[in-house]
Amino acid sequence: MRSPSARLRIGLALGFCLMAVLGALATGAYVSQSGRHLGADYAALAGDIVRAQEETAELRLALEGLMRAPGDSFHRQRVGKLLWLLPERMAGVRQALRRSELPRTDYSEVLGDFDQAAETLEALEGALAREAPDAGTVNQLGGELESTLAWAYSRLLDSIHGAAAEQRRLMKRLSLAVVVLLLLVLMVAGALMLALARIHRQWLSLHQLSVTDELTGLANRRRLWDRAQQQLALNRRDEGELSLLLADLDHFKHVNDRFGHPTGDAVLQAFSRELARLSRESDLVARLGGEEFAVLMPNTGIEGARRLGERLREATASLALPDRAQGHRLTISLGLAATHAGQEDLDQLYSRADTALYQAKQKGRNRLEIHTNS
Ligand SMILES: Nc1nc2c(ncn2[C@@H]2O[C@H](COP(=O)(O)OP(=O)(O)OP(=O)(O)O)[C@@H](O)[C@H]2O)c(=O)[nH]1
Repeated sequence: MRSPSARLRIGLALGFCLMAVLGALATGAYVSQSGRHLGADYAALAGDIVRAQEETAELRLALEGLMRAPGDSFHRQRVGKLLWLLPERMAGVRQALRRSELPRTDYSEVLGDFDQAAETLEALEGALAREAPDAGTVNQLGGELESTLAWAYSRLLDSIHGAAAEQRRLMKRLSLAVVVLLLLVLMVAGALMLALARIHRQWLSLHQLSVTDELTGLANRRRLWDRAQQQLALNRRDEGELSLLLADLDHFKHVNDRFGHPTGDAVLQAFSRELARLSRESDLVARLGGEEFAVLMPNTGIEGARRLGERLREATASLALPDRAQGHRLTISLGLAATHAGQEDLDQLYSRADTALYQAKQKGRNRLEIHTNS
C-alpha cells in the first residue's frame, strides 16, 4: 500500500508527464504548421499570377488588332508570342501551386479552368491557322479565353491573399510568443538571482552567528581558533610573532551573587567594549566563555602584548560599571604567552598563556603574568 503523499507525488509526476507530452505535441504541430506558412513565398506566386492576368488581357487586345488589320506583322508577332507565352505561364503557375503550401482544395477548380483554357487556346490556334481566319470566331475565342483565365487567376489571388494574411497573423503571434517567453525567462532569472542573493545573505548571517558570541558581540572561541591557525601558518612563512593574552574577571561569581545575573551580563558587556576599544584593529578579541576573554595579537612580541595587558588591567579597575554594580571594583587577571615563527601549535600556546593566567590568580589576582618559552 502506498502512502497518500507517495500517491500524490506519483499523480503529480504523471500529470506533469501528460502535460509535457501534450505541450510537446501542440508545440510540434504549431511549429510545423507555422513553419510551412512562414516559409512560403506568396509574393513571388502572386507576381507570376498578376503577370499572367495582364498577358491574357493583352492577347485579347492583340487578337482584336490582328482581326482589324490581318496583314499587320506587328500584331501577328504579338499574337504569336502571347499564344506561346500563355500556356507557358499556366504551366509555371501550375508548378508553383504544386510546390506551394496552399491546400490543393484551394486551387483544384483553377486547374480545371486551366484545362478548359488550354482547350480554348487550341481552338484559337486552329482558327488562326486558317488561311482567312474568321474575325468573329477568333474574337469570341479570345474573349472566352480571357474570361476563363481572368476568373481563375482572380480566385487564385484571393486564396493567396488569404494565405498571406494568415502568414502575417502567425508572424504576429510568434513575435508575441517570443516576447512573452523572453519576459518569462527574465522573470525566472530575476527570481533566481533574488533567491540566490537571499540564500547568500542568510548564509553570511548564519556564518556570522556561528562565529560570534551572542552576549558581547565579540568573536567566539571557534573564530579565535580559526584565526590563530591561519596566523600560525603565516608566521611559519614570514617568521613573525604571535601573542596570546588571556583575561579572566576576578571573583566574578561575587558580581552575579551580589547584583544578580542580568547585572553580571551588563558588566561582561561593558568589559567587552573596553577590551575591544583598547585593542588594535589587527587584533582578534574573543570571549572564550563565562568571564574568560582572549586577545590574539599578530606581529606582536611579548613586550607589546604586555603593554596592552597592563593598559587593560588599569582600565578595568576604573571601568564605569552599570548603575546596579556601582561601588564594585572590577579587576582582571591576565596570562600572556608569545611564539615566534609558528614554532608551537595553538594548543601549546594556549596552554602556556593559561598557565600564566593561573599563576596570576594564584599570586593574588589583578595582575599580569607572562609565560616565557625558555
Ligand atoms: N552574568 C553572567 N555570568 C556568567 C556568565 N558565564 C559565566 N558566568 C559566571 O561567572 C562566574 C565564574 O565563577 P568562577 O569560575 O568561580 O570564577 P570567579 O568567581 O570569577 O573567580 P576567579 O576566576 O577565581 O577570580 C560563575 O558565577 C558563572 O555563573 C554569563 O554569561 N553571564
